[in-house]
Parts: sequence; C-alpha cells; structure tokens
Amino acid sequence: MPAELSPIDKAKFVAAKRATEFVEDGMKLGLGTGSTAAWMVRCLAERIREEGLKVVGVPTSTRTAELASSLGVPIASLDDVKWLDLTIDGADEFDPNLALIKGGGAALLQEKIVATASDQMIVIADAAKEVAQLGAFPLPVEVIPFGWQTTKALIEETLVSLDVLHRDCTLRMNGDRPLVTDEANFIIDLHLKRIGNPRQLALVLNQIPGVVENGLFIDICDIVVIGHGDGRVTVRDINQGTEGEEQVHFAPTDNIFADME
Ligand SMILES: O=C(CO)[C@H](O)[C@H](O)COP(=O)(O)O
Repeated sequence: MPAELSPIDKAKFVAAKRATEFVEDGMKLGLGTGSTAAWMVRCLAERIREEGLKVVGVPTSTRTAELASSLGVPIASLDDVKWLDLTIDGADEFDPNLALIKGGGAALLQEKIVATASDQMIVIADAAKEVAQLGAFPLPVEVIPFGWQTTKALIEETLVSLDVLHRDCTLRMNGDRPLVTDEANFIIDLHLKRIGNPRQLALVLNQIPGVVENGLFIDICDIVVIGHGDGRVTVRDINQGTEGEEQVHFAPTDNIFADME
C-alpha cells in the first residue's frame, strides 16, 4: 500500500467513495475513465467484496474495463444492457450549471454515449476542476483519421465564424505519433481559454464532417461530488438545487490499493 496519499488523491478518493454510496443493489452502472474514476472502481470493488453488492458495469474505455475486471467488478457491453441506472465519471472542468469538459483521458466518445444512456450521471472531481467559465482546459474533439487536417481546418474556420479569440488547435500526440482512441480516432485539442457559449459550440462542432464528438457535456451531469484534500466532500445536485457539505471518513483499506502495488 502507498505510504501516504497526496491531498489530491485523498480528494479524488473521498469524492469517489461518497459517489459510490449512490449505488444500489442490482444497478447497471456506467464506469468512467481517468484517475478519479479509477478510485470509484476501487471503491465499488470494495463494496462488492465487503457487502456482496450486485451490480454490472459498462466501462467507458479499455483501461477501465481492465481495472474493473482485475478487481472483480462484473462488466458488460452497453449493447448487452442497453440502458443504465447511473454513470459515475470524472471531468476536466465543471461550471455552475454542471456543464463539463471531458476527454482529457481520450475517452470522451464512449463516456458521452454511456452517460447519455444513463438515468443519472454523477461527476466526481477534486475542487480544482470547478470553474466559473469552461475553457481553460483544452477542449478535446474526436475526429476520424481520414482527412483530419481538413477537419482541423474546418474546426478553425468555425471558431473564426463564432468570433472565438483564442483558437489554437493541436493534434494530440502519443510520443511521435497521433494518439489513437479506443474507437481508432484522433483527438484535436482546442485551446480556447474561455468558452462563451458551450451549448452553441457543442452543436456546431458536431456538424463538421469528420468530427465524431466533442468533449462538452451539456445537460448530462445531474450531481457533482467535489472532493477536498482534508476529507470533506461537497455534493451539488443541479435538479434539486441543493448543495451540502459532508465529512467522509478517510479510511482506505489495504485491499483498495491492490491494483496499485
Ligand atoms: O474525461 C476523462 C477521460 O476521457 C476524465 O474523466 C477526465 O480527463 C478527468 O480525469 P482525471 O480524473 O484523471 O483528472
């Protein structure tokens, strides 16, 4: 087991642990991708082990599928289960309306499909992900490899037509090659600094031929569980209009670190 979790990992852990309390027996779950979502998979595995919780998870990436399988979380494909009760996932940014930027881990396409197929989406995040306005984090756009440079030029033209001031677009690399997503696509990151109208941008980007999906999640997230390094969590529910602060008992068991050794 790691000697001590850093404050950021503690924040991710407590957010994940609190979010897994929303999981009920028999639920079909979307399992997000990223370092915070990995904590959620570990916490879920712990509930399965300790309480005999019965759930099935639809992973949003091969990484999450591998982690879930290795920890004994039953998984299925979305086509097997078709509809989900709840998705728990991380985010790169969230704003006061719980609009999100996702895709820092290159899984935005499956993440959006899975979250949209869920009755409810809970985002788990450390407090640094909260922003007044989206856009400091580069917006990932998944494009098909065929003609990607033309698609990139069309994205840039679209940004000009929307009077977007900062519009540097870069192909995401993996070493000296383009990063390839689970769906065999590329990612173009849009460095916009601020996104004035996320809803409009999300719609116009998806009309460009070659664009498969963008990382703006609008009206998809219902609840955000914000973790803090001292073990506090803030639970914000956009539908209920509520916000509450709670202290989560910070006691990761040795078992929870099994995949990290
Ligand atoms: O969207 C994602 C992957 O595509 C992740 O949820 C997002 O990048 C946050 O990751 P992390 O929890 O590691 O900060």
